[in-house]
Amino acid sequence: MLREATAIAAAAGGLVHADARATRSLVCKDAFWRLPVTVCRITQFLGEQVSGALLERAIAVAHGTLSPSTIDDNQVVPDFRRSRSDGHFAAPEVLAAINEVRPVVEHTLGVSCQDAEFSYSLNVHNDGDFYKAHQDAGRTSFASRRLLTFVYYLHRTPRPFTGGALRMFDVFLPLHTETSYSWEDRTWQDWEPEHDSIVFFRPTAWHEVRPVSCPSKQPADSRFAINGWLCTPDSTNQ
Ligand SMILES: O=C(O)CCC(=O)C(=O)O
Ligand SMILES: [Fe+2]
Repeated sequence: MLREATAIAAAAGGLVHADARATRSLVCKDAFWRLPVTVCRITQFLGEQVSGALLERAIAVAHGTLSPSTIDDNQVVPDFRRSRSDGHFAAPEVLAAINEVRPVVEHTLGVSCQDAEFSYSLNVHNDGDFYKAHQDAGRTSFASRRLLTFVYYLHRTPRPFTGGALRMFDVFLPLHTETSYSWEDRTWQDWEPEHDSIVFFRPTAWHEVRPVSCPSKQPADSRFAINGWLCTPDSTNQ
């Protein structure tokens, strides 16, 4: 369960159940707590010239060999994630700009990334590609080192694809612990993958990439994202 969710459950649940002991709870059994997840989004992040040059580099890479994107322990699971990636793409200008805004982003999201290290790749979505709902933090030892997620978007203008929104799911919790619920009951907010914009969020947040429709199917017309994390240093390397 999400860390935020647990905290909210403790606060909300505590209130409701304390009340319920004294009198009968007035809060309906089917009441749900829905809390939008904080996303820090910056548009026109690097400016026309720098983002344009970066896009040209990304397009050149997309014309070459990219690997199928993986999940967790480097598995390719095309029903869950369909896109292609380059783990060696260098984007020092993005990292330097992120470092400039880091203090305010960390403050806004309530995380501390002192001594954290960057880990990132270039991810390319073309026609029919998607990434189903997931958290970035979690199951593998590497994923559990992630403190902050960032995604920087690039595409040609006018945008040569439709879809591909970043869908951020609200924290979603029944106020009564015994209430059952299903994934379909969740609500969300969609964020456009606008050229030269960047988003930051906590790796515990549930999110997905909506399916992309790119009629030309040309590599240059893809949805490009430089996607990565600030991670706690790997203690096994020291
Ligand atoms: O491209 C995006 O908008 C998000 C990608 C993502 O969630 C990931 O690579 O973990
Ligand atoms: Fe993700």
